[in-house]
Amino acid sequence: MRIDVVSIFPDYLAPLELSLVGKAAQSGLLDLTVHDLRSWATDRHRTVDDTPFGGGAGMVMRPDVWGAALADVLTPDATLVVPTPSGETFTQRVAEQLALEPALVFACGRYEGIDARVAEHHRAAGGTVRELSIGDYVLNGGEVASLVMIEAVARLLPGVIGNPESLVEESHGEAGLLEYPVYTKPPSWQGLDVPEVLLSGHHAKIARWRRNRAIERTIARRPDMIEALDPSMLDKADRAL
Ligand SMILES: Nc1cc(-c2ccc3ccn(Cc4ccccc4)c3c2)n[nH]1
Repeated sequence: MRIDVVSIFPDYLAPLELSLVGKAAQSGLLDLTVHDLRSWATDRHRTVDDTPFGGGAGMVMRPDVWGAALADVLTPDATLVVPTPSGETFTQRVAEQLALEPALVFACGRYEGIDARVAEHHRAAGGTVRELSIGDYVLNGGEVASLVMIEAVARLLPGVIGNPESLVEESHGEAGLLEYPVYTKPPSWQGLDVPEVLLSGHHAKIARWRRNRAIERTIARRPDMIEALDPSMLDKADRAL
């Protein structure tokens, strides 16, 4: 997969050189390039913004500069991803969709956002645009949102995660449940013991215990994720464990 990121703060994307995404880029699983939007600015001051039509506070990013950048960076097979507070919510399902694409171009806005005609122009040319929000809170720009989405997508690419099995049980995975609590050595720490069932080696009991903890957590913390589930689904016998 090819990922391009365009930003006026390219250094904000430096963390992509680290860890999992960095390794994927080095191993050739990911072809990652970060571009400075100001490279396409035409005036002496390399201006990328201007005052909003219709008035209002703040500045808007110019369509001509973005248009020139995307004309160079976008390819016909690329999906344009525009982080925005007014976007469709980015979820694990959306990450799975994006992970199937051959190429992604992230347009990181700043100020009050990017002139709406930039996305409109790409759609009119037959391109795919995903305007995505990473949550109902306001950031100052699209860079952090792009880091979040690139990590969530890159880890789904074949060969990026060492053990693909760890992609199966995690929160927001197919089970539609939050993850169960995890423990490691020592078996007793600060007077707190690891649940006995996890030391039993009884795989069926452990699987049942984990599923019930996942259901409990999901009901308690994310009732919005629960459709058919309710407390009665908890295995009564498990409550005694
Ligand atoms: N989930 C999420 C995404 C963003 C986001 C993404 C890109 C941009 C570009 C400029 N801003 C600042 C801004 C604040 C409020 C209204 C409009 C623009 C951005 C915020 N915030 N929260």
